[in-house]
Amino acid sequence: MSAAADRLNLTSGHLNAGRKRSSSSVSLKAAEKPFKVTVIGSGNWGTTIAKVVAENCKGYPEVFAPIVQMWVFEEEINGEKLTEIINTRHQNVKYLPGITLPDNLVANPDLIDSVKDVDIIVFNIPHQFLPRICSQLKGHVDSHVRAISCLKGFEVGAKGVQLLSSYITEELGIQCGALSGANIATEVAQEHWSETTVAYHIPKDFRGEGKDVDHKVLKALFHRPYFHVSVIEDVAGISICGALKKRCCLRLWFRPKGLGWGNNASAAIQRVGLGEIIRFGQMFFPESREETYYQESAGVADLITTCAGGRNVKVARLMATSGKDAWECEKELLNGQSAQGLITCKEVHEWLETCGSVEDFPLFEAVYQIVYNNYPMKNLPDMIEELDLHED
Ligand SMILES: NC(=O)c1ccc[n+]([C@@H]2O[C@H](COP(=O)([O-])OP(=O)(O)OC[C@H]3O[C@@H](n4cnc5c(N)ncnc54)[C@H](O)[C@@H]3O)[C@@H](O)[C@H]2O)c1
Ligand SMILES: O=P(O)(O)OC[C@H](O)CO
Repeated sequence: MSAAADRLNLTSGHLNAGRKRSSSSVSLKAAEKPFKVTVIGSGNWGTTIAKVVAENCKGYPEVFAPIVQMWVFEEEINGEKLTEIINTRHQNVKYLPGITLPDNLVANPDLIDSVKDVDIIVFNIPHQFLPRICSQLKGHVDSHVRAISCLKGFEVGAKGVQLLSSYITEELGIQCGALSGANIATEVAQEHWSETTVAYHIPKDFRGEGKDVDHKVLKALFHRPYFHVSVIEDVAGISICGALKKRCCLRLWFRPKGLGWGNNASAAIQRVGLGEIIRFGQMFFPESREETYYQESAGVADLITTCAGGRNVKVARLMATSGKDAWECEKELLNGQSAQGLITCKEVHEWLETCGSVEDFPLFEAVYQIVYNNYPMKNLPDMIEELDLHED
């Protein structure tokens, strides 16, 4: 292949150097052996990202193998296996109904088989299932494999609070970045324009352009005309935003409306929440960059969209109006999907307690007390105020 012919132009998007956007096309070297991609997870976001990835793998056969495997936690829907439905009717009728999936996306119920000979794994499951998935994958994933985590959450355990990408790296010995943004799955699935942020560090054992995953390959894998991707280095920054925005402040954010309060109250809670997210990053992940919170889709933009229309907000609204507990509301509204804010809220509280830092995060703490100890929602302003006074 000639030097000119073995490079592809990605004209629809722009790689970022820091935040400097380039309007010129990006030249991508054809892969020596097209990268084989597997998506682990087939929920609302898992299926959406699998659609995006499968479209691009079909579109760039010089870079990616055309067939994309999607590992599916098998279940029966009206007597039919979900994998069979996806592979024959090309729809995930339970988690992403009404969206036609590309025919090169193959649902596979066998986790180990789905990662056979794979080069890139895209993790996309509710974070509470990650430890079990990783323990099953151990010994079945070669160290040359690269990964991207689309999960939003933390792993909190004996080692403290850990980014999920770091957890994957530690458990499986593979380099892992993250994808996070203002991305309500159904909007992306319907191809309504959205932005996202991918963060990835090129590892020391990088094998070279055309042989290994770099920022251009990731841009080609995730960028669509309706899904614009910015690729940066700050894995910690985008992961912290994704984990904390909905978990700890978003759920409350809608509550003011449930209580009959207005936009001013909602804005106040978002403002305090963003401050606490940044403080959390500075305290526990000093490598994260403050500008990521303001400038990237994964930062304040995700906070805004999640507060406006995410699943955690829907659960919060029902809690506020019905008086039912969070888990009842999740079950009633989400048909098997997960409002992970409930879990992260507790995990973060326990971590802050261990560190003696609860009082530095009055809003996070107020959310925890409301969800887990039935503190009245209407006391929120005072709870924040009281804790602020404590600080003084
Ligand atoms: N849905 C969104 O709009 C959205 C957008 C951006 C990021 N995210 C993040 O993406 C990640 C995945 O979310 P999602 O929306 O795809 O999932 P989801 O909330 O739709 O969860 C359902 C998924 O969990 C699976 N599941 C159930 N029990 C399981 C088990 N025991 N083991 C393994 N899997 C099991 C189901 O099969 C299904 O695939 C989460 O971290 C979420 O925060 C979601
Ligand atoms: O529906 P939620 O609350 O899980 O949020 C969805 C996404 O994270 C929005 O970016």
